[in-house]
Amino acid sequence: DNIYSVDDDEKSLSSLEIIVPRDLADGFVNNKRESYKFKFQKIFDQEAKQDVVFDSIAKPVAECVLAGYNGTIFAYGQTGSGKTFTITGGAERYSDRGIIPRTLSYIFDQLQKDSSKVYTTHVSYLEIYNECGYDLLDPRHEASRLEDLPKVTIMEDPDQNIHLKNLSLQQAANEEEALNLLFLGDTNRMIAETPMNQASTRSHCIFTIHISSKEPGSATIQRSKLHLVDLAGSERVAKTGVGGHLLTEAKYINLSLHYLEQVIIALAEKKRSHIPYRNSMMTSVLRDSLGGNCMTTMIATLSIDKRNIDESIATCRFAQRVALIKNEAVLNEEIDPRLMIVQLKKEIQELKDELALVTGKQRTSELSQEELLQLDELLETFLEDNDPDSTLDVGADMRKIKYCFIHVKVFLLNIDGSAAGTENNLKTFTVEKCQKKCNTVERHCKGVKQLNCEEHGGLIDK
Ligand SMILES: Nc1ncnc2c1ncn2[C@@H]1O[C@H](COP(=O)(O)OP(=O)(O)OP(=O)(O)O)[C@@H](O)[C@H]1O
Repeated sequence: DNIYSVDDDEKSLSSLEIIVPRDLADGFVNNKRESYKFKFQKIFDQEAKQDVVFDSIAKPVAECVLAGYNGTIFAYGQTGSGKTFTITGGAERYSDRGIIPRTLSYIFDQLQKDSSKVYTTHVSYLEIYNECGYDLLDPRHEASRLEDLPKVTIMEDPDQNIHLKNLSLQQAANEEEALNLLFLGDTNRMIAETPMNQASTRSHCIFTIHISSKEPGSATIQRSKLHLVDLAGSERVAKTGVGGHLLTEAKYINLSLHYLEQVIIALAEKKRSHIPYRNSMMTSVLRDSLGGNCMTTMIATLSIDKRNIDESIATCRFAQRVALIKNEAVLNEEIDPRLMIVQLKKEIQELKDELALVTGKQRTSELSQEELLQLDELLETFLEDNDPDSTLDVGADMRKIKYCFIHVKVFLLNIDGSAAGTENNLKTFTVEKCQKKCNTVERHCKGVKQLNCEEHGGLIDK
């Protein structure tokens, strides 16, 4: 009470006012100020429910990811302010499910509805603790300590793309499989947590959903990824009042969050050409999410209590700086080299055929067994098709055209005249005799007009 107020106007940006109590103002950030006002796209007050948070924050990002863009949602705030609750959820009630399970459910639901594309989905779960990366989805491990998990390292290719060595990408065909992987990761996260190493507080966790999609027959693949990030608590070392091992941790956390802040500051200054991404593992991994090819949403979590006023103001300030960054998200499309080769080979063949036909230079080589088989199949389909408008397309290769003519002729000759009218022959041909009794037998497709016997000019009945 009397510490903050929210002005949540539907039409414009919502604003949050943090009021510094008089007894705290002395020696505070700026002892002349009594209140601090911040504007945000949306403010969720204490009563906000997880489904509302999902609908306003995660759903729009998930939709972009489904459309082929990269997305990131990261939660930043002091320890205990609700980052994990927002990103992963609370364990007590089903309705407390956080952004990750709801997003998985939404994404798989959408994928199931769309039959126009073939989708493949993978997930990865990375924990960064004291500047070391750990794979939380390692299925083999029986870790009792974080250090038992496979270590993930960063590699950079010549194009400055970041690759994470040792981070497993696990395929998830449906929501259930993806949730099981989330559960495995969260279990590993918890097992590795000791009193000295409260992983949830002291480490950064990045759950990533990788989606690739392709239209059947197309060589173009769309790839997108969605990072859901639970950052370490942002409190200051002086406040935590710790020493020894915990101090080392706190320094690391502070250092990596400090580097995150430096990256954010550098990005907000338009003139800066160098952005210090490489200073920490977390900023390297989130490089694309910060000032790159990504739709990024930041959630600032506050625990507005008298003791936490300075932390809350620091978090809001940080969020305002992040809001200044402009990212440029592009559609991530690439060509599948295998499919491209198949398509190009086909195109080359067609062009060769056409060229041979136009220049009159026919190939003399024999048709291969494979080509003959293909032609036989085409012929069979063509001959069995009752549609008079059906066509037989073998391309502009005279060898193939000749082969087809020969086979159609053989097929016709094989039809026994006496068998005319049998169900089988009627399927495609009608066989009639010349009226002048010259024994000429004409065979013609059903639906063709009356024909003349070539030799006698006699009518051939239909
Ligand atoms: N909106 C909420 N409704 C109900 N309980 C909440 C809410 N937000 C947080 N909590 C509870 O508050 C406690 C601390 O939240 P949480 O663990 O999410 O904080 P955190 O910011 O992730 O902290 P840390 O930095 O230590 O990881 C948890 O017990 C959580 O269940």
